[in-house]
Amino acid sequence: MSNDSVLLELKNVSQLYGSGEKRFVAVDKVNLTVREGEYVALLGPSGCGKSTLLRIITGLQKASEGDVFYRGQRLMGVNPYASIVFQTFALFPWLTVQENVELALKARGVEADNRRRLAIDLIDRVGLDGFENAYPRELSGGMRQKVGFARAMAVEPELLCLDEPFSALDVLSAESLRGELLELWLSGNIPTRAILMVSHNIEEAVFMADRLVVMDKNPGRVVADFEVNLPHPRQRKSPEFQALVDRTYGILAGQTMTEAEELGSAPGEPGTTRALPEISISDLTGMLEHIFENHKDGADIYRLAEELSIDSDTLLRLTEAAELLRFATIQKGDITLTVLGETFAEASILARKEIFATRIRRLPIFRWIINMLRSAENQQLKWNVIQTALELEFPPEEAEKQLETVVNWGRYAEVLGYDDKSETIYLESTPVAV
Ligand SMILES: Nc1ncnc2c1ncn2[C@@H]1O[C@H](COP(=O)(O)OP(=O)(O)OP(=O)(O)O)[C@@H](O)[C@H]1O
Repeated sequence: MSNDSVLLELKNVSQLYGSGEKRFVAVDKVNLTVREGEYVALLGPSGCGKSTLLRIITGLQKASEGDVFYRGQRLMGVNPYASIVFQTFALFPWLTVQENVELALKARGVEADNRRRLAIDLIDRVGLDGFENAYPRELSGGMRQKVGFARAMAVEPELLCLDEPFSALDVLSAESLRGELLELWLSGNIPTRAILMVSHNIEEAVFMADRLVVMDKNPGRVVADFEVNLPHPRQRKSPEFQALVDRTYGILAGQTMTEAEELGSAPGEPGTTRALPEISISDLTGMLEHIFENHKDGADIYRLAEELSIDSDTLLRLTEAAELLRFATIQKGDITLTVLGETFAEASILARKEIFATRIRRLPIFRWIINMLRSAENQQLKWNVIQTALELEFPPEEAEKQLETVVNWGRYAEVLGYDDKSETIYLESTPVAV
């Protein structure tokens, strides 16, 4: 393909947040090219920097490092060729559907008569004919998101950026809107030359996109970039479709790493501290029991999402936790329980807590917190003291979430305790001094 068809090019784009010791790399040297005619889906776990990249591409944010080119020109400020549809509809409630769409045209300096004509045409094209004078509150979520699409398309963007546009909708509305967007895109009746869609949903990405770019986090980086060579309309149940979904799950869930890599280092020590996946222990035990009872020889991870009725993001966090605790191994999109995992799945509640306690004591972040508490007076510390210490390793919001996860896991295993009133974390077996 010639270079003429390149619309967007990111070269070594990095984003750092915070400052001083709290500085952290959210996006690390990302290279990405989007060409005319491509529908690219950007997938990855929460916090890998997908939204950050979209903001950089649309020019709402300047990258800390690296270059962004659009049609060969370095991007300065807002990207006039791109527009974005957000997860939540972001419509002005006091304006009608038509006025909401016209506003985007007004911002581009289109004069009133033309504005009206173009807005009516766009509203018609997204299937909202007859709702021009309705207010957002009178519309369903799916219809509101259609207005979001009409508004984004009003500026005739060459590059349409979608930030999880279907994830706030109910299942049926999401499915019908996906179909409508695909129809618009494939018909070539819109001036959009390329679509870049952030998604959490692997099936959705394989259903819609021509190319999948998979990211990982800590730091956010691209780990896979491959084409979806399936003709439209795609059949979700076809073996080719499922094989691609499976492969993508395999990449996102990663492969079991060596134990040292897997566990990372303790906060404050050289190396990366591995963030614990945010999961609920009952979801984890539920998944382990399900695999134990139904998939002795290993389970296809993508099938588990369906069987357990959970979304892929939650499932990937659960498989990550199972792997981190050595309850399971993951390979090529399959998860298999280890002997320890099987023992855990079969054990009584008390025995489970003991197994869990032995496992978490091996995790550097627990070793660190236990050592800190041991050397503290009365073996207890205020929540915010520990959080501040964790902020040396994680950004503040993340540090708080990590500490919540550590305390949840620690309480389940009866290794840690938390006193709500005094906001104190303590080593279990040591009652809080009053
Ligand atoms: N303005 C900011 N200041 C500090 N940290 C930020 C800021 N914006 C994002 N981050 C952090 O940067 C990392 C990447 O965030 P981003 O929202 O881009 O990820 P994401 O992949 O879109 O996540 P999600 O799927 O949960 O929306 C996260 O750790 C987040 O906490």
